[in-house]
Amino acid sequence: MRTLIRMASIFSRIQPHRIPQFSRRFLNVAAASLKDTSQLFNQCNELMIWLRRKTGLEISSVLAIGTSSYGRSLFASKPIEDGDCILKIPYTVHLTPDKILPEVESLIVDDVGTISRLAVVLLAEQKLGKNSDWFPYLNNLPHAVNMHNTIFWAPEELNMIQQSSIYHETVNLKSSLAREFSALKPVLQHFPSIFGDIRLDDFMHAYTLVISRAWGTSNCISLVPFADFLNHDGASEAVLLNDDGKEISEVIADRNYSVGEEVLIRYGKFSNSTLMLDYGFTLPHNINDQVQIFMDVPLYDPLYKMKMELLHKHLKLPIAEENCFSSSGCSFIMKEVKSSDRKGKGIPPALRAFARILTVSTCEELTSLATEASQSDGRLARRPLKNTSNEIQAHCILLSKFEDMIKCRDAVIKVLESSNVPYCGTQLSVRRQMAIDLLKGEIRVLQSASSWIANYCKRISACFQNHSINEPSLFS
Ligand SMILES: C[S@@+](CC[C@H](N)C(=O)[O-])C[C@H]1O[C@@H](n2cnc3c(N)ncnc32)[C@H](O)[C@@H]1O
Repeated sequence: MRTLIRMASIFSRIQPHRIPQFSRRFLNVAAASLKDTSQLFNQCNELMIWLRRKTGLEISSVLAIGTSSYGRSLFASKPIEDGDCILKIPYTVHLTPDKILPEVESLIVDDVGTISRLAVVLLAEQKLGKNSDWFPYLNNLPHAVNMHNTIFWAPEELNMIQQSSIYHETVNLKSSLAREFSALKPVLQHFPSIFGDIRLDDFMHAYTLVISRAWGTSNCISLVPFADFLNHDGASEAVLLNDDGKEISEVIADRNYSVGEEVLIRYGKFSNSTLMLDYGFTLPHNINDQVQIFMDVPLYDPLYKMKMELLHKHLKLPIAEENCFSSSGCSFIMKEVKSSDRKGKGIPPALRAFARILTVSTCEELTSLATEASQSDGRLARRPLKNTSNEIQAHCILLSKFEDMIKCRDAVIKVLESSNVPYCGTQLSVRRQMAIDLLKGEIRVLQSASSWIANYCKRISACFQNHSINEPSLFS
């Protein structure tokens, strides 16, 4: 049986769409110098010979390695048709955390995660250089200077994304990697002949190679040589599949490709912030974009204590909504709202509930909402407030919050777009464009939610004026 396996990050299917300008990503050897070109050709050739020797199979008869603006890439070397199996990689060439040497493994503490364990395997193989059995593969992996994951961004580069939750996620990831490295360092130092002198930077590079190119199932993670030269198209239907019976990973084409065209698959339904953090790139118009909204009850609210207690007890934020409640407030993940969606899908119901609680001004109202919650499914303020002007006011709080967030992001984009950054393609210009893509995506999500809320307020106030406030279909 075939199972879908996903890139190490989070996980996901959407309508196929063809990316225009694919000529930009056609096999691009002309742009590289002759020396680079022949070096690349030799490295790729060695990799293909190595794969054939190690597996005894032809991995793919229709794909060739080349480069595009996305780095190493796979291109159609023969015409491919929708439904063709384009590559088959046996499990025997997967690089997995269980390849860690037993003497090293026995010293690693339990709370070091699988990504870091696979990074340790990578570090040991890298130290072996040409003596590593994986050298032809390792030799093709990108250097840290060519990677743009936000953990590599300098503080002034990170300032470009300070508005977004990814800023804190980056800071948190950096500190958790520093912690994992301090737990690992004594172990690595115990085996100088295996690891040499590994520094935090080396570990961060190895970790990033794993997170940006390993595939994971619920209990395993693996680097899949050759397949990991496939770049990402968020709208592709092609994904990596595992056939546990035959012990191979394979990819089935989701459309026709002509010779020379770059073949893309989908890593997952990832927002730009996930792509930046884990993969080091963004998509200019990412249909999976999202924005984090932070809400709190103001300390001067006379009902602060009661509201916080009720929110803690009743808000019941489902894990799937990726919301989180802390002592100071609550954050919500919001996605783009389709203009045709009458229910405002994309705006978390718990966020609207939070805004309703903010507008309540008496203990009696709060108690009545708590009673209503406990008599239904236990969730607080999920239905529109009976008092229409309070319901409108609750949504105006959200509107003004979204407008502020849009303004702040707009201002940063203006500065970024007007600043002089030397040469397109430099590290700074790539990262600046990533920051712009991220902020524009967040603005798109915020604008979609704002127009839905403005429309909702119009509908309920028109309905109120017509004295038909209890019309159930008006409320989502
Ligand atoms: C699994 S690897 C794919 C092979 C990679 N291009 C290489 O040079 O080895 C994932 C990396 O490829 C690049 N990448 C993949 N899809 C991309 C896209 N749509 N736009 C820009 N970069 C992309 C990013 O650097 C990402 O971290």
